[in-house]
Amino acid sequence: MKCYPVPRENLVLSIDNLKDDIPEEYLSHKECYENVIRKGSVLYDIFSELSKDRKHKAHQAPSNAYRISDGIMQNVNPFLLHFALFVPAITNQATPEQQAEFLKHGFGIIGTYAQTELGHGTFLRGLETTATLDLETDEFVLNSPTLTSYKWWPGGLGHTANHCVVMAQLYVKGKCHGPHLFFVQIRDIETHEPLPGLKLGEIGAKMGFNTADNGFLGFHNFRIPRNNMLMKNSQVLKDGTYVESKNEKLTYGSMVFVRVYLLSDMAYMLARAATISVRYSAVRHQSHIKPDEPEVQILDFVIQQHKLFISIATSHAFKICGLWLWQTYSKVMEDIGKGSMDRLPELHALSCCLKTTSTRDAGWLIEQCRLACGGHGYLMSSNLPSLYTTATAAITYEGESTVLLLQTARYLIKSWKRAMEGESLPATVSFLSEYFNKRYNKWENTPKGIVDGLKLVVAGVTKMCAESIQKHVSRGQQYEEAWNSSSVQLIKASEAYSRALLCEVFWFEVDKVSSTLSNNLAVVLKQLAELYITYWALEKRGDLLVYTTISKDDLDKLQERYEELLALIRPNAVGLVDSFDIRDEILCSTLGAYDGRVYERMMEHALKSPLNAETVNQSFHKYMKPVILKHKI
Ligand SMILES: CCCCCCCCCCCCCCCCCCCCCCC/C=C/C(=O)SCCNC(=O)CCNC(=O)[C@H](O)C(C)(C)COP(=O)(O)OP(=O)(O)OC[C@H]1O[C@@H](n2cnc3c(N)ncnc32)[C@H](O)[C@@H]1OP(=O)(O)O
Ligand SMILES: Cc1cc2nc3c(=O)[nH]c(=O)nc-3n(C[C@H](O)[C@H](O)[C@H](O)COP(=O)(O)OP(=O)(O)OC[C@H]3O[C@@H](n4cnc5c(N)ncnc54)[C@H](O)[C@@H]3O)c2cc1C
Repeated sequence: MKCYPVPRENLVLSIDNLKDDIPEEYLSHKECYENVIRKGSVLYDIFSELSKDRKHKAHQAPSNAYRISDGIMQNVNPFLLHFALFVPAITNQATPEQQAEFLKHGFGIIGTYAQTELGHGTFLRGLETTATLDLETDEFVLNSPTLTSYKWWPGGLGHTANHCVVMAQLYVKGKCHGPHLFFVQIRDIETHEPLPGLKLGEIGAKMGFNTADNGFLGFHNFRIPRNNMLMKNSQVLKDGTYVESKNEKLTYGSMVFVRVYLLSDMAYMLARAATISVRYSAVRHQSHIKPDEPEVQILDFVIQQHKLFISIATSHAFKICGLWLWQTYSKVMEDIGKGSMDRLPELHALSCCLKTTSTRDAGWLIEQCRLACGGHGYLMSSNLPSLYTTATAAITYEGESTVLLLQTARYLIKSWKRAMEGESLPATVSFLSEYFNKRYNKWENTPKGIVDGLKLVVAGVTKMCAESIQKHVSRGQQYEEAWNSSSVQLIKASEAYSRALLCEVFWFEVDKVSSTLSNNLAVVLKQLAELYITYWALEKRGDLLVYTTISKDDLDKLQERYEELLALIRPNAVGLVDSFDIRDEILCSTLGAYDGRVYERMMEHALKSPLNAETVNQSFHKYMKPVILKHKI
């Protein structure tokens, strides 16, 4: 995949016209968009220049370059889909010749990824946009036959992108071959006007993501060359012959890429929320612990540590697991390039459950960070509300969480059946065979013991799901109905699997590298990993009591160890968030700035409110005064 250079933060942050005189929250919807395009265009120019002198390397973990834009935009960058999905879709799904053709203008075009429709987001086989081959003219004719077939949601589609990759049902000689991807120009490069036969616009204000320019797109007999179908995996020849893909799900590959990446993205979201809330908790003094002593830093309340330190640990867990998952992704992509698709189902299952858990956890943990800052966390200037609305969008986009967990459950049930038949399983699910062969020992109150216990929960719940499905089938339900009847437990199995994976990878990756770290760093990282695992053992104590030999006494000891870890981490808490190394200009928070001048920054920001430009707002004389005087007694 393409690699984009990471411009030095100093370079980007030194550009004056990237700074905002008026905070974004005081701009109108339209001004917000225009402002973010102004800043995004400067960034786009910088990336264009930097990319000219760089060789592109394959499968390198995506740079965090766009995170600088997070700070500059303080919201979502409408150019992001160009980098996150449009270019990766072309490099993953087009032939080398097509890539050279479609990307020949480099940064001269701006694209998005138009898959979701007004009527369908999850069920891709139900998408209604059609691409019908016209043999005579060697073209595809794109149509949106119904209102529900309009593309709806793609980022940058409303007013920013001039090209897109479109997912449409392929029709050749009257036969439908299912969803395929097409390279489509949608606006004139010079005038930016929508091309004839298209209806384009933005979908309106949202809970967040309000600078992402999510849009709608309708086709009316819109023609593109036959060669504009991305033909790496399947082809349509000039004579109308359709050549099938070796695996029709390769078409969905771009989604896997973003799902894999989101783990790292959520690590970064959480690092920001933790930085803001821990620093603020070190500055804020409120109430007493000992009645005869001064008010304490709220970070000295153990319950505040319980609320916040899990976010520090989780950010590291997602970062480390994100790198592990990226390595798996790169290896599987390499195998696919050599013609082997054996590990694609495993990668799909891993990316589905880990994307879901990381985005859900980021959501509730950022909210927990906000709440831990009291009223000031509720200010837009804290940046915690924006972090929350941006992070929680990821629970839905790139595959809604319920749907993706069911995909992982599908893989767990298949693996369970293979274990029952004595087949060998990939390492990520081999514990199912071990469970089946009853190789698990007595509970141990150690990180490894906890990981083994969490795996036992996965195996136990998966077994229960398999038995539930079998029970419904034996009562006369079709398999799909029995699956639906068992879906509450199937979701539980996937959630348990994802948690066990995160705990296992976090602990063992830290353990693996600890010998290469300075003693102090190794100690602190292990404390964070142990805190994470112990936190989740206590959260999942019910399941552990059902599926393992853990005792009440073991749980009491775990609770004691957990509280010890909070105390051990407390002295390093501020140092740990400082080590995320997020500059104030990118953190964008009055509560989390490095210098701790919280109250001065809050007041400076408040005075920027347009309402404070005058002491008496005109509405007093216009509306209030007449009423007050009329009813004055
Ligand atoms: C200004 C300049 C500066 C800018 C900055 C510069 C940047 C520089 C660098 C940047 C790098 C960027 C890196 C990335 C950044 C990421 C940040 C995030 C930003 C994102 C913003 C929002 C974007 C959002 C996009 C979208 O939402 S796209 C639309 C997403 N939609 C979905 O996910 C749809 C979900 N539905 C499905 O996946 C499927 O339909 C289904 C799986 C749910 C059901 O499908 P189906 O019914 O067909 O399948 P079955 O259930 O029957 O299963 C059949 C078998 O198919 C297998 N399967 C299914 N899916 C897949 C798959 N994806 N891969 C492999 N296999 C798959 C199943 O496993 C079944 O197999 P089996 O039969 O063997 O069991
Ligand atoms: C901020 C944001 C940005 C986006 N950007 C893009 C983009 O750039 N490009 C793009 O193409 N799309 C984009 N999307 C769309 C996104 O991919 C879809 O919203 C997502 O795939 C869910 O589809 P849907 O909204 O149609 O929900 P539906 O598929 O209608 O699902 C609604 C609910 O029904 C339930 N459900 C659905 N199917 C099942 C099932 N099989 N089993 C059990 N329950 C089920 C789930 O609870 C689900 O939440 C974006 C969305 C958001 C919010």
